[in-house]
Amino acid sequence: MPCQSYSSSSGENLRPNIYSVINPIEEIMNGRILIACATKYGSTYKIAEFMGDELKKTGLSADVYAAEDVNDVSAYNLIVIGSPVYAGKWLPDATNMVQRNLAVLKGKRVAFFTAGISMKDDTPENREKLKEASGEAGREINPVSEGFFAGKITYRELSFLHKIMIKAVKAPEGDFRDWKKIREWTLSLAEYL
Ligand SMILES: Cc1cc2nc3c(=O)[nH]c(=O)nc-3n(C[C@H](O)[C@H](O)[C@H](O)COP(=O)(O)O)c2cc1C
Repeated sequence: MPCQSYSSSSGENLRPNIYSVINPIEEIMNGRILIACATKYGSTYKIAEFMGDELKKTGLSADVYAAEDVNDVSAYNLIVIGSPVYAGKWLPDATNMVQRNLAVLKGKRVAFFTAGISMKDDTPENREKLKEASGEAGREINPVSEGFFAGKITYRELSFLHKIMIKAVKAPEGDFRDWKKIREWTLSLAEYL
């Protein structure tokens, strides 16, 4: 977990200054947001980083971590968990993060987001399929909000096996991430703080 320290450029410790007093008050008033994200090729993690930046622009406190590194969510008021979908399922890094933190997550507000190439066509059917992708995690948590976003596929980046799988289902190549849609959903999360 990140730790803010207050020291001068010369390295000496400073007494708590006005920033160190205001910052915790802001966090209590605004709430702290954690974005925990799984990824295989990085495109969903980029979505998580974008969300963190957008929230910070509005003055909120947002930390972005790889889902596999998240072991303690107790300090956060809202936890956003994201994963791309692979063969209809969230990545294990995301579902394992939920299981590992389940007891605490159940007492928190939690939002999910899922990225998949199928969301290139934003239809109720495609949303429903991605909604199923979180599996047991989704059934255990009952998220306050769920975002479904189109993802990105670059054939030359894929592993040999993934290339075969993707070509077999004729999935389109390209970057279909819709940053406007992602921003809108991200900013809507403020109402859950
Ligand atoms: C092997 C493989 C299987 C995939 N399966 C699905 C799927 O079932 N549904 C879907 O909508 N997208 C699927 N995708 C697309 C990914 O979800 C999409 O490319 C995502 O943006 C990848 O995220 P990442 O870069 O964070 O790993 C699949 C991609 C690969 C390579």
